[in-house]
Amino acid sequence: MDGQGAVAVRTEGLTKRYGEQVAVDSVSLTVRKGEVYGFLGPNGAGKTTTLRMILGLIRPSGGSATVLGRPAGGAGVNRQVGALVEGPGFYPYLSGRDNLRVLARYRGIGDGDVGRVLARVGLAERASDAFKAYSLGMKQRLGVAAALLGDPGLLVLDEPTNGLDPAGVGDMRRLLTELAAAGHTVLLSSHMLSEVQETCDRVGVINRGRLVVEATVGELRGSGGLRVRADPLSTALDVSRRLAGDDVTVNDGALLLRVDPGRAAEVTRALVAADVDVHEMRPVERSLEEVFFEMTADEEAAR
Ligand SMILES: Nc1ncnc2c1ncn2[C@@H]1O[C@H](COP(=O)(O)OP(=O)(O)OP(=O)(O)O)[C@@H](O)[C@H]1O
Repeated sequence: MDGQGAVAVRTEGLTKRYGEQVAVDSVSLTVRKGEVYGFLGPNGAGKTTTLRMILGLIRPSGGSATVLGRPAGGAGVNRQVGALVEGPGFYPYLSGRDNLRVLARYRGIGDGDVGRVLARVGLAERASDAFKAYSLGMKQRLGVAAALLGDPGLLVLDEPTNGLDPAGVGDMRRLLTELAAAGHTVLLSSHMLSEVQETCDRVGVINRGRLVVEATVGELRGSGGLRVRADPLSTALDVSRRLAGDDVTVNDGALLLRVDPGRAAEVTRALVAADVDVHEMRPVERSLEEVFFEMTADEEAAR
């Protein structure tokens, strides 16, 4: 699975410094062929800078990026990569179709692909309308269509849902799901975790330039834990710590034990044996949001 053939993007120690500031700090990530990879992080975390290095738009200060087996940015590899980074420049008075025709010619791709990509992003019916008449969501989808021209082996989309209303977000999410089903490899960035958890196979979380974790959405959420309301809380906390070590937190008067929810009976028995009244014992799954904030908070604390 991790063999060279299955890898679409690999960065090793990828670093970008702007003067004293380290915008991207030794990021090593792997995007596998055929997967949708979510690159997540708060604003200013270094997502765009990383994607621009992967696209060869800016030079790394250190480390390396390999795309489809070749060094990032080379002419041969750029033809294999479709990108939507920082709002595509479309002509407002040209139709969606004509905008794509211009781009296709510029890139030396036949016009024949224009109809295909318009249909793929659901804009075939509105292809004759002027770009300026499009909604923001349609504009973004036209950007994805532009990235799809020439059927590249890798799509890189920087915040494709940024600024969209809920309907636009829904459309983009469906489009991404369709692209994934059609076997495209997609690397997309987002700061909206709720969006990617349905769309992405794996995610990399970046904070302050550093890759905090790379995992599947399921792995990130972990197997969840147990939420316990019990009295007296202090005794319950002692018992829980004995069972789950440091993986116990108190939140809003309840205990959260980061243990396999299958241990509910064992935890209940231990609490009862210590004369604790158990009012509630239920399995919880952490949302990706919670995991994300925990991780980025840990990073802050470590500084
Ligand atoms: N050309 C530049 N010169 C100086 N600093 C820069 C430059 N480009 C980016 N930075 C800084 O590098 C850091 C990372 O920026 P980057 O745009 O990669 O973050 P991001 O995760 O994409 O955030 P956003 O979602 O806001 O675009 C930021 O602190 C930014 O101010």
